Amino acid sequence: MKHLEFSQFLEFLGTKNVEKRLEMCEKWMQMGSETKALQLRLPGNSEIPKKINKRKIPNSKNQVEQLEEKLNAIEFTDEVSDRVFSELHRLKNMNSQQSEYNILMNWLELVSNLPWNTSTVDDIEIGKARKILEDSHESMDDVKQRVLEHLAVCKINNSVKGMILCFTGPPGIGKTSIAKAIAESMGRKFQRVSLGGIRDESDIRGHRRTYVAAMPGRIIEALKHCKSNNPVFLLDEVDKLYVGNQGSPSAALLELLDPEQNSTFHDHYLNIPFDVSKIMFIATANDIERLEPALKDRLEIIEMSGYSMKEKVKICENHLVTRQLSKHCISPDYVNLDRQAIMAMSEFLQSENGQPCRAKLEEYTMEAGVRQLERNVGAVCRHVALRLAEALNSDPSADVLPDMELPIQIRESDIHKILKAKHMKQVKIVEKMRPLPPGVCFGLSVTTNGGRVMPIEASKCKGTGKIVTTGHLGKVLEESILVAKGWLGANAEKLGLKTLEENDIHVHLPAGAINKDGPSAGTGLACALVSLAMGVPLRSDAAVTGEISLTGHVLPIGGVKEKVLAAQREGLRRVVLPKTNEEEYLKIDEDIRNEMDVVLADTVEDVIEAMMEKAPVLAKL
Ligand SMILES: Nc1ncnc2c1ncn2[C@@H]1O[C@H](COP(=O)(O)OP(=O)(O)OP(=O)(O)O)[C@@H](O)[C@H]1O
Repeated sequence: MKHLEFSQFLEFLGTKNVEKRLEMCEKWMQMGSETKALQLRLPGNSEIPKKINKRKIPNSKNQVEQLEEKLNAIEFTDEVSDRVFSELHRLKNMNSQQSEYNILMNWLELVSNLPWNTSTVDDIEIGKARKILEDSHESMDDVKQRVLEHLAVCKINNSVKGMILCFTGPPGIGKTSIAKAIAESMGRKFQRVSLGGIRDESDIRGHRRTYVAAMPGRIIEALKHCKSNNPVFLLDEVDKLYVGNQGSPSAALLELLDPEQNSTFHDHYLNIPFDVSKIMFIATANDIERLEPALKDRLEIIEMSGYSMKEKVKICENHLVTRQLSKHCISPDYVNLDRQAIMAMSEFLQSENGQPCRAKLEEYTMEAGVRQLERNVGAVCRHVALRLAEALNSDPSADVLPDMELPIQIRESDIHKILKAKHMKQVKIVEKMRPLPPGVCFGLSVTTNGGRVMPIEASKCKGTGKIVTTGHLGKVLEESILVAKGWLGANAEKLGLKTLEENDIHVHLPAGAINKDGPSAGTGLACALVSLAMGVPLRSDAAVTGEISLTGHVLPIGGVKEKVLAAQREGLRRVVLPKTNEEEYLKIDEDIRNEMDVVLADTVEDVIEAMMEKAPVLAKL
């Protein structure tokens, strides 16, 4: 008790009540142990601990008082209020040395920091919303129209209950940024929660307080930061939720998104209901097929597709350049990027550490969105900044730029020089494969990165009709090869074609490190085998997609727009699609439809006629 003052001893002796004496002792012992701990940390300075000690005790008292004040100011429901104030009472009667003290304190602090009654006032004005969407986003007219309809319903209804939009499409096409624009046009706060890679239910709902280092889930944590109980809440990458051995995060999301249940959302850590029904939820996903069916059922899916080169140039000129220039503090009067330069920029992608990286899917396909393009614009801005700074350095006293031709013109050749150091040019697979030998065909596929042109190669050698396949093919694709060969065998005589029965066939789909599957390569495989059997090459400016049946019917496929856009980006002119996909094809922008020569085919014979260099080739035609 060395740290006690003489007056404190006198106070102790003057207290007759034994309980009070014990309380005093307990308090002094606590002070003693804290001082000791500090002295150990600060050897040779006995003054400092005393000062810190003196300050610390009133502070910890204040903390509880402040907490109580904060909690009193919140309007809880009766049920919640009972729980919160009984816990507060428990805290007040607890010794601060008890391990539960801090746990309870943290819990009450979280409760006091949540926006129980704080919300923003909706200000939905359709004209203003349209302007915000138009100003911030180029193209995507159907998406903007759908968003405006959604806002109109919210305005009339005065509620957002049960309406959950889900934007799906390849990366970098503006899913997140359109959600931000929705928040702006509603006058609500915007909060994003990334769900990519979550495999534990507690990431959404939190851990029970009994666990060591328990924490609230991401939803409650985000609401604490947002400080409003009705934000626009972006659930990013809902297709990347996995089921781990700690429960299913998708199931937890279901409760969050269910309008019947979400007025009493239960976080395990919070353990008292929180009303999330005023929140406007928006989800994003790259691949809608990976969503759990129950979750998918709850969402209103809005498909967004990639951009054509023309759209990319427009987005770049009107948005990306301005944004990147202001980010790098460069006046727009100092730089001039021409159209050819922008087109050249969209062909570069960043390599790891400036070194050519291992073959990745993106290297074989131009990006569907504009994220890489924006990065490239950023790289050009940094180059311009360097040139401006160098010019200024040469004359430090100058407050205007010394003799320098402004604006700095950036042309296509400059882009190659600027981006060459850290970027690599994308491999245009179409250019690399030309001229096409017999047995090679351009197919089309869709990945989470958008559509891409997928070459199909077939070669033969003398043998007994064996088929070898390579290129990481899935079971469905392997079966499509058998169907195509079966159709060829059955129809060869009728169509005046040679069969491949006396040959072994090798079918390969390049980019061998990438898994490929699906039935839509059926028509492409049939074309490759016919071309191989006849020794006649297929058109090198055409690509084909469509499933085939053994009897030669062309069946519908998915991702029509993405596939047509991929063919257009790669510089192909003709695309052969199943006739049954006509409706989807007609939804593609007129600009693109006019630019492309699209053939709608009903049978395999139609497909071959459209894909062959020299028509007619089949006896029947
Ligand atoms: N149509 C457009 N007009 C203007 N800018 C656009 C457009 N589309 C995309 N962008 C810009 O491209 C960038 C990337 O967009 P965003 O982050 O919204 O992509 P995303 O679709 O959410 O991608 P991810 O799936 O990877 O999350 C943003 O800076 C965005 O503003």
